[in-house]
Amino acid sequence: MTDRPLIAFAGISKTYGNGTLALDDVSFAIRPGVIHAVCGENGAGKSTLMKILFGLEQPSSGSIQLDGEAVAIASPRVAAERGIGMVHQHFSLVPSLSVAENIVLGQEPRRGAFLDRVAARRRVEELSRRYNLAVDPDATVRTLSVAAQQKVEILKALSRDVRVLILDEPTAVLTPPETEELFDRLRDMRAAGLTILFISHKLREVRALASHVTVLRAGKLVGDAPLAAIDDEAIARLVMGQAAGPALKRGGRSSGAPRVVVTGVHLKARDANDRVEGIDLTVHAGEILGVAGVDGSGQRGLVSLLTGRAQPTTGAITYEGKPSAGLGTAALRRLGLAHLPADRFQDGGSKRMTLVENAMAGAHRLAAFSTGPFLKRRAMETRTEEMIARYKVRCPGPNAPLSALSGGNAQKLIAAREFATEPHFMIADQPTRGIDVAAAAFLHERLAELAAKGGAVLLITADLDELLTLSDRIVILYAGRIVARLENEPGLTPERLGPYMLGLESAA
Ligand SMILES: Nc1ncnc2c1ncn2[C@@H]1O[C@H](COP(=O)(O)OP(=O)(O)OP(=O)(O)O)[C@@H](O)[C@H]1O
Repeated sequence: MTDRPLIAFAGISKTYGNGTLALDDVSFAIRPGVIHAVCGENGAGKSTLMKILFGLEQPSSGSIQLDGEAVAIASPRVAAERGIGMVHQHFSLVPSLSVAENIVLGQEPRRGAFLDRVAARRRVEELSRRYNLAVDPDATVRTLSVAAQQKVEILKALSRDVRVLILDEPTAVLTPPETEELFDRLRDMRAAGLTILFISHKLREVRALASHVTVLRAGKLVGDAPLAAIDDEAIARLVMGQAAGPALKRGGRSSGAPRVVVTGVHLKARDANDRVEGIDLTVHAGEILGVAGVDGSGQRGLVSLLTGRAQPTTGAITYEGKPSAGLGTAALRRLGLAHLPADRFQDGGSKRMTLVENAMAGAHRLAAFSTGPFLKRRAMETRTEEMIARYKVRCPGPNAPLSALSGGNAQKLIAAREFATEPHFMIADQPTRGIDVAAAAFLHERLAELAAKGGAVLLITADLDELLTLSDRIVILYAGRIVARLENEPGLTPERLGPYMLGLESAA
């Protein structure tokens, strides 16, 4: 390891077109051959900084040096030429194409006018071997699990001879064993000489993987230290600007009448990962029922059924005794359903619409916000401003488009909207994925509060700490079936859930 930095950010500031100051005079260095973590709350400026390094955004002032030389990274193409690759939070793969096609897209080996499939496949196999990332080059991306799709994204980035790999919250979509595997691969890459920039909210992961951490808060650099020289509490204080609140007490609520009853439900989905192969479950008033499982074990199908986006092939669902057959999402919402979707941009809100429009979607028919055909615009704005303040949504204002918010802040706004409906039944699907520690704790409190007030909560999460913190009871899905039903007793650990999640044991 040399002391000369590979990358040096010098006085980087970024003001977006709408006036948001996302980065304010940020300077720090990254040494070659290390895993360097960048931490910070939602909206701290992490993604903006990485986009600047990858040529997706231009700094308003300041410069970047690579190997001691100032470089203008005008586009991702320039970044690629300089050996910088990025794995995005939201994947950029084409679902209908094969793994090999996706990886060579844009740099296809050609034979005459055609893609040279043999060469493409060989290239993928060679990369998979070199980095120990096993994928089937001929599989269609649509059929792959999220973890496998991420491998494809990583291989795609690596296929461009990178020296620096940027990973923006790579573990948000992974289960614990998948995270461990990813970490092993990243360690291999570092050992092979790659420099890795790792954005994460999870201090445990930063500690396990990185050797250096940089902390941003509200666009400013507030910490930059080797991990050996700083403890977790100090990092948490830098991230939040204060100490963390008290932890939630787990479970222990007493539940009431059945709110949602799922009986013998099957769903024949096109994607095998979404299939539901016979599920019985009941969510009672006043309880949080946790659903665990490796991604692609039927969770998406179950959520589609419960939210009225799909109808069961066989079996039935009732909401407070009423059969849901034939009812769509809007009708179920009128019965008291709320939904925190895993993909907040696709299912939760519309990126182009303003925060007011997103926050009021579905509520604009309520009397308080309409007088005859006219919407009380001011009342809706005020209501949205209250949500923004209560949920600490970092944004330019209620009339900004949702697209101007960082991922975590968009999720907070959608959550504010869903809790505001005072639901009888809440489906919380990966509710804190990509959300910082303080906001996650806040949403956990809201979910616990909803249950304490008699709401029925179904919590679907890949985060086992979250599952064990919040749930009263837990069911584990594997291949579209429930393979275990457990009380969340104090002795229950993530290790005990693992064998069920992997389909090695069954206790249902
Ligand atoms: N395209 C954009 N236009 C206007 N403002 C933006 C844009 N992208 C981001 N911002 C704003 O810049 C600030 C920094 O956002 P950024 O996405 O860099 O944060 P982050 O630290 O990556 O957050 P998260 O952890 O939630 O992803 C936020 O206040 C955000 O609302």
